[in-house]
Amino acid sequence: MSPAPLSVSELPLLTPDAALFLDFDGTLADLAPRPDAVRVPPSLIHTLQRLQQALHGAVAVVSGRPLEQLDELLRPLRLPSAGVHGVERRSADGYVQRLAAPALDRVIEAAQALCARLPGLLVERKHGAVALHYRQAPELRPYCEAALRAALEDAPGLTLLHGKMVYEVKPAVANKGHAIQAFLREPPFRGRRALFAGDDVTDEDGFAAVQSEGGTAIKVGDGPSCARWRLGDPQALREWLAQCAHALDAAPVNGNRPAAAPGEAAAGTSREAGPEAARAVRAAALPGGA
Ligand SMILES: O=P(O)(O)OC[C@H]1O[C@H](O[C@H]2O[C@H](CO)[C@@H](O)[C@H](O)[C@H]2O)[C@H](O)[C@@H](O)[C@@H]1O
Repeated sequence: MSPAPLSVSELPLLTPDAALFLDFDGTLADLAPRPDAVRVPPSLIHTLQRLQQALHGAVAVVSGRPLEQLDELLRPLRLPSAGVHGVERRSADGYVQRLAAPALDRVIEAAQALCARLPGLLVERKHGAVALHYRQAPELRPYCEAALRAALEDAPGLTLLHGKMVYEVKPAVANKGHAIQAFLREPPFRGRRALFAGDDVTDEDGFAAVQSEGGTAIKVGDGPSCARWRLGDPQALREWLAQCAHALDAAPVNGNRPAAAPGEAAAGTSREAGPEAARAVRAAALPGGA
């Protein structure tokens, strides 16, 4: 299923019992010509801080980037995060788990050799993975794919991902779905209703994981997806997150109270809380989205 994008005001708001999982590039942040050219609007940091508080810490980033890059980009925030598509994961208590890095020498050699021969490519080395970017030279895509596929012959346990203008080699066992499921087994995420927003094919495992547990998946931007909800672009997602933060701030604090059933009166909303809080309670219809 590949639904049409909703406007920001059509998407129900987060409920106080949500566990929020967010992809980074192309979802929270606009795509940029190079990985190091990405800019994070200061208002986004503020929104994420408010959401973290309102959701009792249940906000995590789930990204292909390494943890240290995410921390730098979101400074001073240091959120629970999964990096390198789940190869590394920092829980809410700060504990970091990393899968043992597989042998990537052949892959690195192949990527660097291609890069030296064909200007415009960029190799990104991470713990347990290698990315070969071709955004500056889209016509080189087939060369990137062929070189990495050849390097992956007889390399069981490694897999090739095709992301946005990038091929990435990573351990097959790591994916964003597993990372989200691991968070959901731990406090403060455990027992909450999962929502994951992402933009890329690498986010599809995460979408499937949250939807299989009755949660909500939001695809940001174009392209086929198993996510049942869609927003047009990262700006729309940032606006929606800001509206959620505002409504959750305004809603009466009542711990992890269950959301009202669809159609139920807006219990827990007050006159002071206003229509946004009422929309937050209506969001009980959101998880699963059927
Ligand atoms: O899972 P994500 O948070 O979406 O990370 C996926 C990859 O994102 C980065 O590359 C992408 O964003 C760059 C900056 O906008 C862009 O130049 C590039 O073309 C995109 O593929 C990052 O560099 C990778 O390490 C991530 O795996």
